[in-house]
Amino acid sequence: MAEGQIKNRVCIVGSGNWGSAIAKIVGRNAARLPNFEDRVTMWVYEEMIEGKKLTEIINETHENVKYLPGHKLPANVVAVPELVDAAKDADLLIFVVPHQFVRTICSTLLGKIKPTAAALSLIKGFDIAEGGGIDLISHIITRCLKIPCAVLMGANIASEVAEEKFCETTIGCRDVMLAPMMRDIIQTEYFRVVVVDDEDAVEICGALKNIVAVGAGFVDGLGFGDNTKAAVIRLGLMEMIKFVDVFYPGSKLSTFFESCGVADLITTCYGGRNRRVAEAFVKTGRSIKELEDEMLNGQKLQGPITAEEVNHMLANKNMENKFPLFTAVFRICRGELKPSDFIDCIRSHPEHMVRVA
Ligand SMILES: NC(=O)C1=CN([C@@H]2O[C@H](COP(=O)(O)OP(=O)(O)OC[C@H]3O[C@@H](n4cnc5c(N)ncnc54)[C@H](O)[C@@H]3O)[C@@H](O)[C@H]2O)C=CC1
Ligand SMILES: O=C(CO)COP(=O)(O)O
Repeated sequence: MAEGQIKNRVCIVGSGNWGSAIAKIVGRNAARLPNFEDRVTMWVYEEMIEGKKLTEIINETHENVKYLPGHKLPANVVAVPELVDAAKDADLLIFVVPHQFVRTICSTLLGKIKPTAAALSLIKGFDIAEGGGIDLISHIITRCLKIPCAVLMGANIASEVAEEKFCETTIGCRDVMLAPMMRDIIQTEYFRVVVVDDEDAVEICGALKNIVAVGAGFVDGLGFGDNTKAAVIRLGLMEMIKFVDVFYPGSKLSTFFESCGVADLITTCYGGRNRRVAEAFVKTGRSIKELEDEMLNGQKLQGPITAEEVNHMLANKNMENKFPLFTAVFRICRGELKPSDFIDCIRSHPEHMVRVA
């Protein structure tokens, strides 16, 4: 990061629904804070909208008409179609793309960014690692680009954040020098930040809650009520805690009570895209991919692929039966189980036990 009087330059890598909502906040904060350069670059995966480039539309109208229509971005946020042009001078790279695109983006940026840069990942998801495991997205960024990467996860449905409705978020950042700068570029009156040092658990919460949200959509589609959904949320939370306990020992239980944990589970299981598409999947019997394309106008679902990534690891370690909810979501998305089997899964969940000594 730039030190002393030098102003930090920020690049937002991504411009989808959440990328655009966070650009509104980051743009305003960069313009107001003395230690940041006003101009914020935003990498836009170029596409044509009614015969015109999306980058040109954003730079002329200051609105991402496809992914966040109806909200003005600050004029100091500049849309850039070339990834390397957008990122090469940045001191802070804010990664906010659907997680399936991260590896390609990192290989494009390899050797083309400032070696002193730092990253903040807002990406919820995992990737498949060699040897049958999974990789955290922040670890991929750090390994590939050789820069530190903090994470931001929370109960943050993008449209509500863009409307400036109050919410909280969690930054996981172990580096005490970087933490205040990460908080300052993100925090506003309506978007309150808590920074914790439990980086991995924060990120894992953000990824796993999308699997639980798919399960919440299944029970909505099956016509069950709020009590059933609360059971899905609770059992999902227990599997999330167990997952961190088993695969990332040393993480803190308190992290699950931050915005990235219980709060994000609740908001996503009621208001998120994963829930909505999973409900339609049950009601229509059509494929998730078809519904994603039809219902989300280019936005991308993270839950079904995250369920696949997690299952890849669980199956390899012969641990599918220890995480029955995650496993059932994966199998239902693949058509190996019926949506109604999800109820049997939660009915016979191993959490239902006698707890008295
Ligand atoms: N939307 C939301 O409410 C929230 C999303 N997130 C997370 O933020 C991350 C990004 O999500 P969104 O900004 O909502 O994205 P999105 O779901 O709106 O995805 C669309 C974006 O992907 C881009 N894209 C399409 N094909 C591409 C390709 N081949 N290579 C690179 N980019 C491509 C599109 O240009 C567009 O910018 C995800 O991990 C998501 O889970 C986190 C909190 C809230
Ligand atoms: O992560 C989110 C809210 O915090 C958004 O969830 P969806 O991707 O399900 O909309």
